[in-house]
Amino acid sequence: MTATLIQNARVLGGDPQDVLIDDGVIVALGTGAAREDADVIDATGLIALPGLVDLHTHLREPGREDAETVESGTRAAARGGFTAVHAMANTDPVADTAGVVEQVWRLGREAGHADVRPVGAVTIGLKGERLAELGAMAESAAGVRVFSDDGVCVHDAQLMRRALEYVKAFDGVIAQHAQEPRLTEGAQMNEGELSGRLGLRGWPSVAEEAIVARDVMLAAHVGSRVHICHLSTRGSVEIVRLAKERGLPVTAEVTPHHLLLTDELVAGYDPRYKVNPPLRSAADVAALREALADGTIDIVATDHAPHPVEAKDCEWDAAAFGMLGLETALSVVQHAMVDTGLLDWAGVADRMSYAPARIGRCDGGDQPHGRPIAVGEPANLTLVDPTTTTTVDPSASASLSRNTPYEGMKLPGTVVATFLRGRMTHQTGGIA
Ligand SMILES: NC(=O)N[C@@H](CC(=O)O)C(=O)O
Ligand SMILES: [Zn+2]
Ligand SMILES: [Zn+2]
Repeated sequence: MTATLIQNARVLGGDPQDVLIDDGVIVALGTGAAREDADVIDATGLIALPGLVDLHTHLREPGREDAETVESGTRAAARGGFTAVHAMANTDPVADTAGVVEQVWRLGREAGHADVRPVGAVTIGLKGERLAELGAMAESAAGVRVFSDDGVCVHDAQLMRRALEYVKAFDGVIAQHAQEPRLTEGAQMNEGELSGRLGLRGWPSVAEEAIVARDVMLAAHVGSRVHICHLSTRGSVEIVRLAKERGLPVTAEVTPHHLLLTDELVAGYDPRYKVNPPLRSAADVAALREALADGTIDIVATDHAPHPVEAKDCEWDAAAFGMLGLETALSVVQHAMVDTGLLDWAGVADRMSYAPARIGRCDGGDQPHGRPIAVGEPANLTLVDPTTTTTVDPSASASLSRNTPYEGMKLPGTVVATFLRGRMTHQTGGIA
C-alpha cells in the first residue's frame, strides 16, 4: 500500500498537523511531515477524529436483506465516519450461535467498509427463556464480547443474573434494552399529556427506569458489567449517575435522535418518528445532553434501525419502531453537543470512538479501534468539515432503507473521508 500524507488536519480540533500513514499505521505526526511517494490529502480546515465506533447497529442480515445488508449497512457506516460497528443480534435467524455470529463477522470482512463486531443474543431466539451459547460465541472467530436481546428486554431477573455471571468469565458485557414489558403493552409513544390527546397508548418513563435500577443492582451484586442501551429519560440518567457515584459497573448510551428530537413530532402521526424507546420530552432531551457532557452517559450509539418502505409507509399503529442513524450521527452530535458548547471535539472522540471501543472490548487485539491518533497506532481516521450545512436527503443514503427522521432538515458538518487501517473507505468528491 502506498503511503498517505494528510496535511494540516486539526487533530481533535486542535492546531493543524500533518499525519503520515504507511502500511495502515500512523508513522509520523506533526508539522512538516514529508514523504516523496505519498498520496497527499489537503485537510486544511478539516478536523481529524479517531475512526468512530458504533456499539449499536442493526444490519438486518441474515433475514431482512431487503431492509439492509452487512455490505450496505457498513457502507453507510463508513459514510458516517465509522470504522467499526457492533451488529445487533435481532436478525433472522437470531445471532444466538457461534455459526451465525461468525457468518456476520465474515460478511463484514468481505465487504471491507468497516469492521463488524457481532453482538450475541443473550437468550435463544430472543425468547427470554434460556441462555444462548454465550461462551461459544465468545470463543468463536467473531470474539463476541457484547451480548444483547435488543429489540426486547431481558425481563426475567434470574436470567439476567445468570447472563451477567456467565459473561464475567471472559469480560463480556450485557447490553440491556430496558423496557418493562407489562408497563409497555401496546405502547406507541411517550406517555404524557400528548399521548392522551393523540389517543396513542403511552410508554411511561418508569418502564425504562425500573429495569435500569434493577439491572445496576444486579450488576453490582454479580460484579459484572451491564450496559444500558438507548437511555431516554431524565430518571434513567439520575439512576446511572447515582450508580456511578457508588462505583457500580454500569455504562450507558444515548442515541443521536434522543439528543435532538422530542415527542411533539409525533403529533402529525408520521411513522418516521416512531422508535423504541420513544422520543421523549424537551426536559428529557436536556437531561440527556447534560449527562453526555458530564460523562454520566458514556457514549453515543446510533441504534441505526433500517426498515423497508412498507413497514413505515402505513398507519402509525401498524408501523415498525426504528430509524436510520449511521450517516447522520456525527452531524446530529455536532448540532446538539458541539455547536451548543456542551462538548468539544476531543469529547466527541471520547463518546463516539474511545469509550464505545472500550465498552465493546475492541480497543485491543490485532486490529484495535478507539485508539488515540498517535504514532504507531492503526490509521483509523475520520476527517470532518464542520463548516458545511447539508439538507438531509434520504435518497442519497447508502442504506437500503429510507426511514430517516431528519429528511429535509439542515444539519451541520460533513464526513469528508474515512480511513480503515490507512485505506479510504469513504470520501466526498474532491478530497484526493
Ligand atoms: N430501536 C427501534 O425502534 N428498533 C430496533 C430495536 C431496538 O433497538 O430496540 C429495531 O431492530 O428495529
Ligand atoms: Zn432496543
Ligand atoms: Zn436497537
